[in-house]
Amino acid sequence: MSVNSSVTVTVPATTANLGAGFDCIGAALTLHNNFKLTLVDGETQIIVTGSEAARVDNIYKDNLLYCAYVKLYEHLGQTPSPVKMEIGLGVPLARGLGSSATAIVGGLVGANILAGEPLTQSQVMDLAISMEGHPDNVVPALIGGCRLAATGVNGWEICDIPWHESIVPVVAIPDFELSTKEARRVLPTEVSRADAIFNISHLGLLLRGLETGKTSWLQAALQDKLHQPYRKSLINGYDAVSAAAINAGAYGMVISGAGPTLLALTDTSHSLDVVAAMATAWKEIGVAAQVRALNIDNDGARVIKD
Ligand SMILES: Nc1ncnc2c1ncn2[C@@H]1O[C@H](COP(=O)(O)OP(=O)(O)O)[C@@H](O)[C@H]1O
Ligand SMILES: N[C@@H](CCOP(=O)(O)O)C(=O)O
Repeated sequence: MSVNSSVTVTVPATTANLGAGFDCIGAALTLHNNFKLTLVDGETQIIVTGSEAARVDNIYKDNLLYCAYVKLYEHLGQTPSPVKMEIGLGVPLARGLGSSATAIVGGLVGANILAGEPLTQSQVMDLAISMEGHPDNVVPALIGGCRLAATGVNGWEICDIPWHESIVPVVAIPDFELSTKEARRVLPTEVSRADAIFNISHLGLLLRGLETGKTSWLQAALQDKLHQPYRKSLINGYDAVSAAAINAGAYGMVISGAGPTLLALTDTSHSLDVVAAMATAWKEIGVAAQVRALNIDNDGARVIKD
């Protein structure tokens, strides 16, 4: 495409793991980043807007959106053109809501469109998974909904996980950051057979709980032994916020992605109480947090017409 060609892609935040589904399940949420890519004649430049704009790399070679843009052209064996990248931030950074996945997916999808759509969505997905290193954020960010990813016979198998309409995801986003890299460093490299069995059974329960909305299944399902026991000490107030959410009527609470955002699942009749209780619990120990009831984004990354 020629100079001045442009594309705007909006990409949803994601909540990965959902407790027992470490590194394999995630859901897209109604919170978005917008990325406008315009081919230019001169220098590549990055312009970021939004309340956390100062925290995004504006040296373009370090910026994840630009790295994803370059990755797609390298995959095609082509040299990327200089590009103006305008980033409108709606997803808080390094909070466990998949901000890095939005940049990877935004850069790949935008570049694929500017290159004339040589890659299928499934090829873009493979590139995104290889850049992120795990599939649970980039897959729902790209195609929307709640998705489980597993290695198949020929590449990834992606499974859509039905999400009962009565289940509301509530995210409590604290004002401190936790990088995914740091939160992965605290995890053990080996786990016991008992912990593996615990997670297999609870993930099964979670999938059926999400599909049916059955209270007792969801209450039991939101437990995990593979990552949360090691990460909760990195999140000041984890136990207090969890107790408050459950007392207010949530089925349970988990760490969103690698944290520090905490995710409660509740039903429509309790969602306002759960939002208020999680906000109060964090406030009482001096942590400022934004708490919001969201919906599942079923569309994933999409191109916005100018
Ligand atoms: N919109 C964006 N544009 C460019 N880079 C981004 C953007 N959002 C996030 N990133 C990069 O991803 C990092 C956060 O990634 P990570 O630690 O995995 O947390 P998260 O849970 O938000 O994905 C940021 O520090 C930044 O380097
Ligand atoms: N499965 C990953 C998910 C990381 O999600 P993020 O939103 O924190 O980047 C993990 O738990 O490490």
